[in-house]
Amino acid sequence: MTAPALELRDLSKSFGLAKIIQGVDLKVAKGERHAIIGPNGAGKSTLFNLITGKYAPTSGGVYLHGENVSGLKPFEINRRGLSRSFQITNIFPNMTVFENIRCGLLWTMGYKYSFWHMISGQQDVTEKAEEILEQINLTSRRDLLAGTLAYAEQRALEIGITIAGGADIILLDEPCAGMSHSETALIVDLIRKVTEDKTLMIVEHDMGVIFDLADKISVLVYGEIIESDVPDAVRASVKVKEAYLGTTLEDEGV
Ligand SMILES: Nc1ncnc2c1ncn2[C@@H]1O[C@H](COP(=O)(O)OP(=O)(O)OP(=O)(O)O)[C@@H](O)[C@H]1O
Repeated sequence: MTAPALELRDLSKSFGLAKIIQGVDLKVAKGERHAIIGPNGAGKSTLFNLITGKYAPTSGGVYLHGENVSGLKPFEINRRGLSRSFQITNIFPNMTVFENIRCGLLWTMGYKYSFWHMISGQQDVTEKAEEILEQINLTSRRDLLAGTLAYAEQRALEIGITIAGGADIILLDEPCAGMSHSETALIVDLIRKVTEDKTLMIVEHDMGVIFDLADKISVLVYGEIIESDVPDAVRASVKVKEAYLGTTLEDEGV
């Protein structure tokens, strides 16, 4: 049987006496789009930081394609095929849109191949960068400084940088935060397109986005997953309704 793309086994994280993540077990199959939802302070960002290696677990493990990556540094986990975006836009504002993507590509290729191979492969890098620009609908913005883009375009660029290295597991942290309805719709289409054939884990407060995009949803409350299922089952779950303290998912517009 194929190992899950991403697996968390009895994962826990404490800060001092505060147990923030408490024994999380989760399997995300290859090609699945998996969302993590939960009230503010539930531990979603902490969970992301454990998966990406920013934090070491207090106990338990993180597995990529069956390989234990717990305790590895973020760049080592990145090279094993996991890439993340951040809640706060994380681009190089004084470089052009094209250069931002190219940097994302070179970062990965520069470590995978020798320097000379990298130089001779420049044409490949340029072509790949153009392809990504097309995917994220920023071809017309190619030579603008990234810092001059509209907010939603900057978020799209960040998604481009996140996928540029060719990672097959993508983590997106609130990619639609601060966006209008129409901008959100565009970004959701974009996410769907760029994560085809990849495994996606997404944290997002916009329930419309989650229920539209996710194959499966896990609900995190006080550091524990109280439900992990397909969207319809999560929508109907009494436990989930209770966790949202009376604000049912219908109230959230789902
Ligand atoms: N480095 C840290 N040291 C101590 N406590 C922390 C640390 N990071 C997070 N916490 C605490 O862990 C809890 C969970 O925080 P986290 O940011 O993971 O929640 P979240 O679900 O992402 O919240 P939000 O939806 O508001 O972004 C909070 O009570 C927070 O104060």
